[in-house]
Amino acid sequence: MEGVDYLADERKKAEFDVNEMKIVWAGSRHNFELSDRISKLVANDPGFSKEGRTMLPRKELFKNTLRKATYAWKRIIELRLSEEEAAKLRHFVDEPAFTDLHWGMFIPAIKGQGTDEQQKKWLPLAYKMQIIGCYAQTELGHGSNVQGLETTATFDPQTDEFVIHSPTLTSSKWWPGGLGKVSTHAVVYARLITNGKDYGINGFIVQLRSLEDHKPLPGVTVGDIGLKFGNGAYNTMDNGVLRFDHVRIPRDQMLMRVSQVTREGKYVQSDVPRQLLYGTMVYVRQTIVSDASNALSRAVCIATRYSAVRRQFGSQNGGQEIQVIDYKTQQNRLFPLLASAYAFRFVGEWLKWLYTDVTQRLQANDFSTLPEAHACTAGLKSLTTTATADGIEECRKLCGGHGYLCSSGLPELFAVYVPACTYEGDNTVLLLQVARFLMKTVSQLGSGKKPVGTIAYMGRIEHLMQCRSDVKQAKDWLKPSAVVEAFEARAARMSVACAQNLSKFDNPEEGFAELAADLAEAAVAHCQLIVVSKFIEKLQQDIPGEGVKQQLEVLCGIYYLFLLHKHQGDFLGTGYITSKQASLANDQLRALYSQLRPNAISLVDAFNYTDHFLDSILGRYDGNVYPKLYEAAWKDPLNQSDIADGFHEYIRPLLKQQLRTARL
Ligand SMILES: CCCCC/C=C\C/C=C\C/C=C\C/C=C\CCCC(=O)SCCNC(=O)CCNC(=O)[C@H](O)C(C)(C)COP(=O)(O)OP(=O)(O)OC[C@H]1O[C@@H](n2cnc3c(N)ncnc32)[C@H](O)[C@@H]1OP(=O)(O)O
Ligand SMILES: Cc1cc2nc3c(=O)[nH]c(=O)nc-3n(C[C@H](O)[C@H](O)[C@H](O)COP(=O)(O)OP(=O)(O)OC[C@H]3O[C@@H](n4cnc5c(N)ncnc54)[C@H](O)[C@@H]3O)c2cc1C
Repeated sequence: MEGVDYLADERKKAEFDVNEMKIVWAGSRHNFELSDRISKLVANDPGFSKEGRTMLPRKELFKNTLRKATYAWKRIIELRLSEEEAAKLRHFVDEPAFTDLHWGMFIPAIKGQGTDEQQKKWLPLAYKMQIIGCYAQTELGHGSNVQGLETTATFDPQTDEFVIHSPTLTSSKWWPGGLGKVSTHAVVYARLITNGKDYGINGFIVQLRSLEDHKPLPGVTVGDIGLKFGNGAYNTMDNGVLRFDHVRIPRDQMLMRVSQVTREGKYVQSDVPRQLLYGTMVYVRQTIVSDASNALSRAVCIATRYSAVRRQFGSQNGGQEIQVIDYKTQQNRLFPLLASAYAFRFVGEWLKWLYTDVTQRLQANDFSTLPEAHACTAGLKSLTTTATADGIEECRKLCGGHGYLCSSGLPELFAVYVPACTYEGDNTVLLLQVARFLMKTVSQLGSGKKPVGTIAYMGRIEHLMQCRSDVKQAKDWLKPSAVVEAFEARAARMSVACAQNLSKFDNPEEGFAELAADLAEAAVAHCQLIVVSKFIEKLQQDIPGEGVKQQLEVLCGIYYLFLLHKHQGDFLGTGYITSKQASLANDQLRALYSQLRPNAISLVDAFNYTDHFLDSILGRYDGNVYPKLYEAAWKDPLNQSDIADGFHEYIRPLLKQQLRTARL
């Protein structure tokens, strides 16, 4: 690190071992060493420079992304990186690209829905990138309603082929990343029709472009859908449009793990549930939850460092002004986001475990935990991406005016991140899936079926419906049992209230539609309970390192007490706490802010981000903000000359005219 460290005093205040916290954040010593090594490798390679990225026009921006993505691949081969190292390298290159969908969805779709034979044929080609694939599900007319997709795949027994066709304008595939300009192949979701009968949605591997000259194959119309939100940002991705005019593919390119079509055209359903067709979405939702803490921690790191550098008001006797991080209002906006970043980290780790467990069970034909896995991935994807997108925007505001500059890194981070609230399932639609799961669970209470896993608390419904908080003083809110019971009682009571209201409707679907807003709130309460519980469970583990566990306890307290404060209405309305107890929670929250304050900078240092990855002048490790902001301004193309292009054409005549007017 060159020069003076303007945050050195802040770093000296830390009351815990930052290096040990880095390992907790990374998940293990192995993960830490891997991330540390690969992030530095990327940061020190000029081929991955981010310089001037937000200033490039779309075509150049896109070409630059292609260069970076292929350069990354070259380095992966040269350095003989493992799959794990390669994924880290792509992460730290930090530029959305077709490779995300190739590795993140195309390959997982073939792995999850292809037969052994299909995997053997397609995966080696995909692993070597001899074919490049995307995930073509969403259409112009339907995204959320997967069963409403219109593309058809009609079996032709004469030729043993499927005919893929886009019968309407709204059936055009619309949005798939990597489709517009790069992919040679796609997993296309289409309605399977054989012997005149529609068997619903299935996946098909379809070649789109020639492997010789990259031209679209006959019957394929494909292109980019146009500029998206933000400068630079997600415009590095070629989200695409795709239409088929009776394109023929061999029968064995239907992904046949879930169901098959025989040579004679007979549809055969395996004994695996149809929902496995949605398996790639479950997988990606889980990775999105893990990724939320990356994006949020990045924004929080920038806002925290800058809040310690920035001073406003309060100078006494000519001394320095107050660091804005010392304002309680700043802490009340910033520290819960710092705590959320840690909370999402741990819930992401847990969800990864859950996903691995479900996958192993599925392989052994045990499908019993699939509904819970769907509810958890859907709900936590919704909760964490909503909080992260809102959190990044809050971090931008926490940086005042300078947060609005692209050189703060925050506008681009927000623009790249915010579609996570929509892709892989609109966040409201996903909450309603959780609500369905909750209503089903409530309706089965008393049937003898014991709720397990994240829904086990419903098994104690009688107690949870009538218990009251026994908090008497502020510090009682630090007792894990008091907190867990509060979140359980709130979630259970909100679900039961919805179920009671639903039972007043003759038609349950009508009731569900009418009560959707309440149901979504009940789902949020359930998902927040999961995050809080997993944070508390994490703290029950043995965590080495001086002061590390204590800091995590402070963060955990801030996370749940902030939620309790924000959703006070739920906790009071369901009658679990009194207004006095709510006020005690708030007192405890303020006390925790004070405990966190001296550790704030070190807690964001524990993310171990390089300046290259953060790409933010406000978030620089050394805090040397002002000279670097000043320097960066002069690099703007507008400052290449004193006289702007267009001056002579437009401004000069205007000034002349004003002179003449003034003379009149
Ligand atoms: C740059 C940052 C990257 C960060 C990420 C990092 C790494 C990620 C790696 C790779 C990703 C790369 C880049 C990421 C960028 C962009 C990728 C975006 C890709 C996409 O954007 S790709 C399209 C995704 N598009 C959707 O996301 C559509 C949402 N829409 C649906 O998902 C369904 O359409 C639904 C569920 C709304 C309704 O569906 P429906 O009408 O058919 O079902 P219904 O409600 O009737 O439910 C019938 C029974 O199925 C059960 N059920 C439903 N879903 C299930 C599931 N998944 N698993 C197990 N069970 C499931 C129910 O629980 C019920 O069960 P029961 O009968 O027991 O009640
Ligand atoms: C950047 C980006 C990348 C993407 N990448 C891919 C990709 O690679 N492959 C792919 O196939 N797709 C991709 N998508 C598409 C994405 O998955 C869909 O946009 C997403 O699933 C939402 O569907 P929709 O656009 O149809 O939204 P809609 O469902 O039309 O949502 C519009 C509004 O209606 C509401 N709504 C819809 N249904 C209900 C309901 N039942 N109850 C209550 N409210 C409802 C929603 O909450 C929302 O407010 C991508 C999208 C984006 C933005």
